[in-house]
Amino acid sequence: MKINTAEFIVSNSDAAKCPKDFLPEYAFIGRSNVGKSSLINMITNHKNLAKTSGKPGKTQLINHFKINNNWFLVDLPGYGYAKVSKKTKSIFQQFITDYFENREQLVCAFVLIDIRHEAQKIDIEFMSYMGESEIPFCIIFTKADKISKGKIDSHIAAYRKQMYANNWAEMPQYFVTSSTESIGKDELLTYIDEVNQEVFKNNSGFLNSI
Ligand SMILES: Nc1nc2c(ncn2[C@@H]2O[C@H](COP(=O)(O)OP(=O)(O)OP(=O)(O)O)[C@@H](O)[C@H]2O)c(=O)[nH]1
Ligand SMILES: [Mg+2]
Repeated sequence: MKINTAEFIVSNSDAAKCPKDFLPEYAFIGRSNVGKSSLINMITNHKNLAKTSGKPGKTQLINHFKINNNWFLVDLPGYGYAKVSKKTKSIFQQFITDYFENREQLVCAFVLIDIRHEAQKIDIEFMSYMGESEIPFCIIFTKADKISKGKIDSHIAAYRKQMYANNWAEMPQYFVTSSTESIGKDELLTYIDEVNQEVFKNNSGFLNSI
C-alpha cells in the first residue's frame, strides 16, 4: 500500500473525544521509548508527524493520524515509565484503558517490543490483558538495526520460547522493523491493507462510513 496522505487530526486524553469517523484504526502501544512514534513516522514517510524523543515519556496523549483519508494510525503513550506508573499505580492511565476497552474502530493493536531484550513481565502482562479483552494484536519487534542480521532469528526464537513459558499457545503474528533503516515497512503496510480490505468487506458499520 502506498501512503499518499498522512495528517495529524487530534490529541486528547479522553477516549470519548477521539474522532467520530467510523474508519478502521491501528494503535501503537508498548514500553516508553520502544519506538512507537518513530515507527509511525517511518511507515508514513514523515520525519516529524509523530513527536519522538530519546527520553522516555514523550507521547502523553492519544494521537490520531488519518492515512489516505481512509484509516487511522494511533500513537499512544508508553507504559512502564516510572514517573507515570507511580502516579497512576497501574501500567496505564485510565484514559488508555478506556480507549482499548471502548474504541469500536480499533481493529488491531501493534504491541512494540525492543528486539534486543528478553521478554519483559510488563509486556507479557499487557499481551495477556489484550487476550482477555479480546483485542486483536500483533507484535512488532523494533530497533532491528541494533543487532546483527544473523541474530534476528535467534532473538525471535528466544522470545517465542518465553511466550510459551508464559502459557501462550502460539506466538502472535509478528513483524521485524527498524525505523532508522526502514526495515519492515512494506510488510506492515501490506498487512494493514489486507485487514482494511477485510473490514470494509465484512463489516457493514465500516462500509456505511465510506
Ligand atoms: N536505532 C534505532 N533507534 C530508534 C528506532 N526507533 C526509535 N529509535 C529511537 O528510540 C528513541 C525513542 O523513540 P520514540 O519513537 O520517541 O519512542 P516511543 O515509544 O514513541 O516513546 P514514548 O512516546 O516516550 O513512549 C528515540 O531516540 C528514537 O530515535 C530504531 O528503529 N532504531
Ligand atoms: Mg512516542
